[in-house]
Amino acid sequence: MNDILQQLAAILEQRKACAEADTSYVASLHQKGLNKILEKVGEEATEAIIAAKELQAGGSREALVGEVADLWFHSMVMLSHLDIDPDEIGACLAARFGISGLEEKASRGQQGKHT
Ligand SMILES: N=c1c2ncn([C@@H]3O[C@H](COP(=O)(O)OP(=O)(O)OP(=O)(O)O)[C@@H](O)[C@H]3O)c2ncn1[C@@H]1O[C@H](COP(=O)(O)O)[C@@H](O)[C@H]1O
Repeated sequence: MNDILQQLAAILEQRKACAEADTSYVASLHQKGLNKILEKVGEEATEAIIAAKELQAGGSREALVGEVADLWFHSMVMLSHLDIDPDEIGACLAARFGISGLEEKASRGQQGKHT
């Protein structure tokens, strides 16, 4: 999976320098700007939530997989637009790996008590 994400990230970077909004969806998003990209991220997040609820009620797995792919894709366009390498997200997740979310949250509470 990493491989396809890396390949996609490279294409998204190329599209930033490409003026052909008529032939490239990604170039058109970069040209429309951050607000349009954020609108798409929000729209796709909502669609993924709806598809998840529908799957639980007997709907389609494929629909949810497709909506999450749309969400990841538009999130990657957002990162690219803001010059954030997806490897930074990978490094952030790697740094968290193995640290229980519950422990991490409790340690935040402890830090709060000292300040
Ligand atoms: N992975 C994707 C990808 N996933 C989804 N989409 C597009 O995301 C768009 C948004 O989906 P919607 O259902 O919201 O479409 P819509 O209602 O027409 O969108 P709006 O009018 O609301 O903007 C659709 O046009 C999809 O085709 C993608 N478009 C491109 N890619 C990748 O990006 C590469 C570069 O794409 P281009 O820049 O278009 O060449 C492609 O080779 C692909 O690898």
